[in-house]
Amino acid sequence: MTSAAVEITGLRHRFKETLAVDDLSLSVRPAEIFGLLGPNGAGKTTTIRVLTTLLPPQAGEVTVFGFDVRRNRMAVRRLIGYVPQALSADAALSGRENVALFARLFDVPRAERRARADAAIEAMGLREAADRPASTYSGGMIRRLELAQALVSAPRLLVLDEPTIGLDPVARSGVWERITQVRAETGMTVLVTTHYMEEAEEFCDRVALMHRGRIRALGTPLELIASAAGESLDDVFREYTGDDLDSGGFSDVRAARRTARRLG
Ligand SMILES: Nc1ncnc2c1ncn2[C@@H]1O[C@H](COP(=O)(O)OP(=O)(O)OP(=O)(O)O)[C@@H](O)[C@H]1O
Repeated sequence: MTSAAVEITGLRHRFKETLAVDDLSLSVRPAEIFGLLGPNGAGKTTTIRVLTTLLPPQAGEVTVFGFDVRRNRMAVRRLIGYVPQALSADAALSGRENVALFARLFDVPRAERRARADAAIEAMGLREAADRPASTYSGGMIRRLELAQALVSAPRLLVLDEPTIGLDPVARSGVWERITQVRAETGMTVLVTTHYMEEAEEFCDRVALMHRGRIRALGTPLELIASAAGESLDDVFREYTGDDLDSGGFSDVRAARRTARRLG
């Protein structure tokens, strides 16, 4: 048994000719906010899909609080709250109904559902808007609603795939404030992917820089910046990969548009 929240050893995943994840190993400690950083196509989503049991690993070992994603799929699922990049809220339902739906889906005991949904809505700052249809929410509110949905089952590990993509700076910091507050109050472990280096620098305890399926550097933002004699994580990324983070180009635009469309 390991004491890590997440332990990944030698993970490899190939889609036909694309090696999406290439011998990746990392360990996430309980109660930390761990950032998996990298440009579009680096392999972050594939790693997360394996970790959340949505994609079986082709090679390597992945455990969540000691449970193996292959052998103990249901146990792993019960420990995880997951907010994918794609929309997971229903526009026609109110915020409260959306969260209640997740409480049922995740087998929150009937007697506790109401209180847990109220607590998750409150924690995400949505009490006033809870009875309005989600179609009237701003992009930041939808993200916070999706966080409330993921939190209603009281997960030990919260997995967030690009939680602030497509949001304006104010909405982005609103989302991060809520994430850090929940972590402080509950001791929940948070694994987040992002390609916004400045957010990772400010809010993550440790980060791994991922590029073309591999981890290029891992440590606290300050350690990494010092090791690269740089001023920001952007400098670190350039130092370890020889690339600019914005080299995502077309897929970057496509990802942002995808998010913009779902909010329309
Ligand atoms: N289902 C799939 N079929 C084929 N190729 C895939 C599939 N999913 C991902 N890939 C490829 O694997 C590589 C890694 O993709 P992945 O989505 O994991 O990266 P990412 O870092 O999460 O980027 P993004 O933020 O754009 O999702 C990319 O080259 C991508 O095109």
